[in-house]
Amino acid sequence: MPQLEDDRIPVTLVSGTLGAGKTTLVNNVLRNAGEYDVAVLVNDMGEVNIDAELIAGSADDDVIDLTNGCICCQLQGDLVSEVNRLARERSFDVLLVEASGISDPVPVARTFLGDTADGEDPTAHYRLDTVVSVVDAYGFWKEFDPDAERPAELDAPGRTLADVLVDQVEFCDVLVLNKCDLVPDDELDEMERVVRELQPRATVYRETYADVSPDAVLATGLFDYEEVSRSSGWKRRLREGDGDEGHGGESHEGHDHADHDHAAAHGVTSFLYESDRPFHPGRLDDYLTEWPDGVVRAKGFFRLATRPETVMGLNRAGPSVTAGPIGRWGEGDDRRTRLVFIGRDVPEESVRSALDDCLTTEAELEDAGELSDPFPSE
Ligand SMILES: Nc1nc2c(ncn2[C@@H]2O[C@H](COP(=O)(O)OP(=O)(O)OP(=O)(O)O)[C@@H](O)[C@H]2O)c(=O)[nH]1
Repeated sequence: MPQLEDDRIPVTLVSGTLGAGKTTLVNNVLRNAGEYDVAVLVNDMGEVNIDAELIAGSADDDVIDLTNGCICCQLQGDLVSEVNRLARERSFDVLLVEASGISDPVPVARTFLGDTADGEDPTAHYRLDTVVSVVDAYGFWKEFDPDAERPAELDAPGRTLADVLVDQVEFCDVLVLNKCDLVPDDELDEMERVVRELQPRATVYRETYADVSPDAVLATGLFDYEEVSRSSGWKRRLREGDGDEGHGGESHEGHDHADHDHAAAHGVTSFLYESDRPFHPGRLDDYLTEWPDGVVRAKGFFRLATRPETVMGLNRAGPSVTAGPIGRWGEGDDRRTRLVFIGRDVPEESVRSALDDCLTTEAELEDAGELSDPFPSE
């Protein structure tokens, strides 16, 4: 194990949608752990922790299971008390946490950074080291296809699988594109470009049966909260604008201007729509129900003619769309609409012209108070 100055226990958080291959990955890591003494915490939404039972060595006290809730919300307190208890009771090198399939990794990460609701702080014993997302390559496009049938019970409360999947891809250091045996290489190439566009900073491994080496996911030192939060594709695109000039300025490992061009040449789209003119609420609302094929992600801020002081937010992950007020414009804010689109073969020109058609005309703007506004109120 690399010697780090910080002698707290490194934590690897493994997330991924239902059936993506998290348990398979955890078992592989345990099997090949070699010199690492690994403790495991497994979270399952059901009453019985099936995953914990499937993990090698689960009969002994190296595997803790937390059931009947999710560690990103209901079981956050249990997560903290269990990991603290474990650290007090025995010594080990690494903690591997397998989140439930609907977990949002951000609140779990924040818990390990000491942002806990109930007193106990895990940062005395632990430091979050690596966030791993396991992505099911076979099911990937289906989550973003508005016409695909998917069982609603797989969705998280208030969030669809597409939302969960996007959160997991955007917030990770290591991305395991799993089940590659079930997907042709050219599809995998395209998928890899899209996930790299969503989170350019992640190290991507293509795997079958999540066969990663322990060194790829344990004690890597890769996690950096500030960095992962600011480096998601849509935030980068907002910062850098839509032209070429911004991309070379900030060079992240493995992703620069040339990568953008390369991705664009292979059908991966990422563009920024900007406008000074506010949207007509009715026309925009209608357009938001028409999901252009291929959009994996759309996110940003917009202006609405009926609410000049309100920042409106748009958040789309595949077919799931939310749009509503997220705050008030401040003094000196750049009050333009700025929306980022990421996907494969998104018809950029038609999206741009459809959005242009949703902008208010001069005459409509004069009587903006008369327009009906279907968006949620503040
Ligand atoms: N064909 C194929 N099957 C895989 C691969 N990886 C995992 N599986 C299978 O997919 C199923 C789900 O794998 P798990 O590791 O249990 O997935 P999980 O993410 O832990 O699932 P949940 O805990 O239910 O969310 C199992 O039957 C695995 O054997 C792979 O690369 N290819």
